[in-house]
Amino acid sequence: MSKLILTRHGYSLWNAANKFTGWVDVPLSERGRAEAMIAACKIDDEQIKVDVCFTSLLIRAIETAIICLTECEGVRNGKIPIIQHDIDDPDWHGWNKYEGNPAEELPIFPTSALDERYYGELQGLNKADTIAKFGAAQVKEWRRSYYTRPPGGESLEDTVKRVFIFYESRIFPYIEHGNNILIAAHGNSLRSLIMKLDNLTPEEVPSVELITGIPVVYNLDEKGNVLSKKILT
Ligand SMILES: O=C(O)[C@@H](CO)OP(=O)(O)O
Repeated sequence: MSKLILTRHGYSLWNAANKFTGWVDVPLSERGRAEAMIAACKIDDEQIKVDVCFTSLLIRAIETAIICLTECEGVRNGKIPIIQHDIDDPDWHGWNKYEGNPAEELPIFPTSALDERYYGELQGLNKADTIAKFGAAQVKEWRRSYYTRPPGGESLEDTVKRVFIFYESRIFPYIEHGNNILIAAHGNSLRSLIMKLDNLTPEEVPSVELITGIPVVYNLDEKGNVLSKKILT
C-alpha cells in the first residue's frame, strides 16, 4: 500500500492580494509558511514517512514541499531532501548535480506538469475587480468550469491532460512499489489529480475546492485504486 499526500501550497502573497496567479512565480506569505509547518505536523501526526516528493516548478509549491520535509524529521524519515532538477529534460547531465548517497536521500522532483493552471490574460488581475468588470457568472465559468478557457489561458481540461500524463508516467511507478509520495502543487493541478482519484465527472469537479496548506491523504493499492481518503484539517 502507498500513501499519496496532496498538499496545496500555503497562502501566497497573491492569495492575500486576491489576484489571479496561475504561472506567476509568487512566494508564500508568512501565513503560508506557517500553514506549511502545520501541514508537516499533521503529516507527522499520521506517522507517514515520505519516500519521494513531486512539486511544480513554482516557488510557492517548492517552499511548501521543503517546509513539509524539513519541519519534522519523522516526515522525511531522517533522510535529506534533495531537489532533482532533471525530470523535464532527460538529456540534462548537469555538472552541478549533487551526487550523494541515494539511501540517505529523499528526492524532490520539480516539474512543470504540476504547475498551476495557466490563467492567461487574467494573471495579475484582482479577482473582485474582474467580477465587477465581467460579472460573477463569467468569472465563475473561467475559474471553475472544466471546458472553458480563460482568455489566452488553459481550461481545467488542458491542465488535466498534462497532469494525468505525468501521473501515469512518473508518479504511478512509485505507487506500484508501495512508496509514500508527497505532492506539493496548486489548486487546479491538484483538482485535476483528485478528479482522477475520486473518479469525478466534468460536471462534478467544479465543486472541488482545496484549502491552502491542508494535506489530503489517499491510501492506494499497488494498482492505484483508492482504498481510503482522509483530509487532514
Ligand atoms: O489564481 C490562481 O492561480 C488560482 C489559485 O489561487 O485561483 P482560482 O482558485 O481562482 O483557480
